[in-house]
Amino acid sequence: MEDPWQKPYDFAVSVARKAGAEIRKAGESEIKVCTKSSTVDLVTKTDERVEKIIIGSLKEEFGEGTHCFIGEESVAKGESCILTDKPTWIIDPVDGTTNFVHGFPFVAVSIAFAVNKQLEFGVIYSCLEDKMYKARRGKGAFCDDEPIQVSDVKDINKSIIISEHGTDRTPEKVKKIFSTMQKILCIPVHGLRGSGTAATNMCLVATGAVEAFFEIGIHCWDIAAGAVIVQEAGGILLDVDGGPFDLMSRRMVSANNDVIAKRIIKEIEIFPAERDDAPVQKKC
Ligand SMILES: O=P(O)(O)OC(CO)CO
Ligand SMILES: [Mg+2]
Repeated sequence: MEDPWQKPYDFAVSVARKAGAEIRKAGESEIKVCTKSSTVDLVTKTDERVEKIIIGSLKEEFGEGTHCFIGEESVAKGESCILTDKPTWIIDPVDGTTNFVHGFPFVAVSIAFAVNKQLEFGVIYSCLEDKMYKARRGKGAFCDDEPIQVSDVKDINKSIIISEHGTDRTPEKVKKIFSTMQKILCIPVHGLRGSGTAATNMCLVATGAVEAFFEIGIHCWDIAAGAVIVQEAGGILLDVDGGPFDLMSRRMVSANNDVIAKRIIKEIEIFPAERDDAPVQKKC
C-alpha cells in the first residue's frame, strides 16, 4: 500500500532546507534579541519569521483545515499546545536560538508530524553544518541519505552523555541539574557534552557519536522530530523516572539502549516542569 505520509515527509525535508537557508542568511546580519520565559530564554525575529515561512508553506501545500500546527513561537504567542488525533505538525523553527545569537555553530530546524498522537516522521536540518537528518516510522533513520545507527556501547564507563542546563535559573533547579551531571560524570563516563540544541543532541545519539541525551524542561517541539530519528536509528526513549516516554511531559532520556538509559536514570535528580499541554491552553 502506498505510504499516505510520504508526500508530507518529502515536503518537510524541502521546507526544512529552505528554513535553514533563511537562518544562515539572517545570521550574516545583526541579530535583534528579545526574551521569553526568562532573561536567558532568547527569541529573535528570525525564529518568528522562519516559523511563519514553515507553517505558511505547509498550509499552502496541505490545506488550512485538515492539519494542526504546534510551533514554538506560535505557542509563545498563545496558540494551542494540545496534541489531538488530527494530523499535527510540531515545529521548532530555530532550535538553539542562543547558539544562533552567539554564532555557536549548532542550530537546527526541527519538523515532526504526528497522526493519532503517534509520531510518523521527523526531520532535523542542522543548518550551519548543512546536515539533513530524517526518519520515517518503520523505515530507518538517515543523515544526508546515508543510514544512521546508534552506538552499541553497553558499558556506561565507555560512554559520552549529553545534557543541557536549560533556561530556568532557579537556584534549586540549577543545583539539581549540576548534581545530576556531577554524579554521572563521576560514574565515571568518558565525558559530558552539550551542543545547545536538543534536536542536534538527539541526532548525535542517533549517529552513535554519544550514547545518551537527557533533559528536564525541554518542549515537545525540541524533541518530537528527534524522537523518531533516535528510535529509527535503533535507540530508545524513556521518561526520566524510567517510565514510558511522554512527548508532552518535558522530560526525556534518549539512549542507544536500555542498559545505558537505566544507568543514567539512577542518577537523575528530578525536578518539576509544567507539561506542554497543561490545561490553561485552548484546543486546536
Ligand atoms: O533554542 P530553543 O528552541 O529555545 O530550544 C532550546 C531548549 O528549549 C535548545 O534545544
Ligand atoms: Mg528548541
